[in-house]
Amino acid sequence: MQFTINPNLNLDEANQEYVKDNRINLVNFLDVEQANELSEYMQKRVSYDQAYFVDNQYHQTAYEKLKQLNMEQRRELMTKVYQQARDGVGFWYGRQRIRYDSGDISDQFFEWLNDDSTLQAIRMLSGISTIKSATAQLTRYLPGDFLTRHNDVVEKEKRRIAFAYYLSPQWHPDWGGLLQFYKLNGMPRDSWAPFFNSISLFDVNHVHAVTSVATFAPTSRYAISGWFLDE
Ligand SMILES: O=C(O)CCC(=O)C(=O)O
Ligand SMILES: [Fe+2]
Repeated sequence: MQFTINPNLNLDEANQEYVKDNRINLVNFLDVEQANELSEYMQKRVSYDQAYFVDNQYHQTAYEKLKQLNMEQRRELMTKVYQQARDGVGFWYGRQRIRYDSGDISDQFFEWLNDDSTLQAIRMLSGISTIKSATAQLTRYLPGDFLTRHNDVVEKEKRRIAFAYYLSPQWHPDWGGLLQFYKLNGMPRDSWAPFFNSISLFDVNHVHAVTSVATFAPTSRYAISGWFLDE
């Protein structure tokens, strides 16, 4: 599938908005049929790994395997995850790598993201002319899942701009899963809701979090997220 950015998006105007605070949220990012196909794929075809942080370490375990834990083991694991989150570093959400050359739609999206024409749009929008490539992963936040406050700076990866492209149909802000921004002193600023077919783009230095998806949310929060890199 060939993806197309909404032809009504004016990159000059977007750039004027982006440079105000090195971030922008764009609605109706792709053609809606393309967004629907990606959304359906993320909801029905992907098996996610659970990403979490315990014992001061990053872990990733197949969700199906986690389901085999007995109640006691599950409680023990979640106690650790929540303790770490209380201390300020924590996450618990589903992720899957995009499998290159698999030929499936997420792979096609990844290739499109790395097309020079797509990268050129991101360069124009951000004003960062050195953007050379993009990474991407598929994420799923079930009710209760979260990612605490952090920035996305990883010097050795040369990340410049973070992006999250949202694919849950008809998200309601009451359902949480908000992209919450913070001041450098930790005080909350504004937040952006993961509305269907919208994309958030922001400088990796912005402090942000994904707030817990409400336990009463009727659906999971799906997004393709990653970074535009200098190399
Ligand atoms: O999904 C989002 O809105 C942002 C995700 C994020 O901050 C991250 O994966 O580092
Ligand atoms: Fe982040």
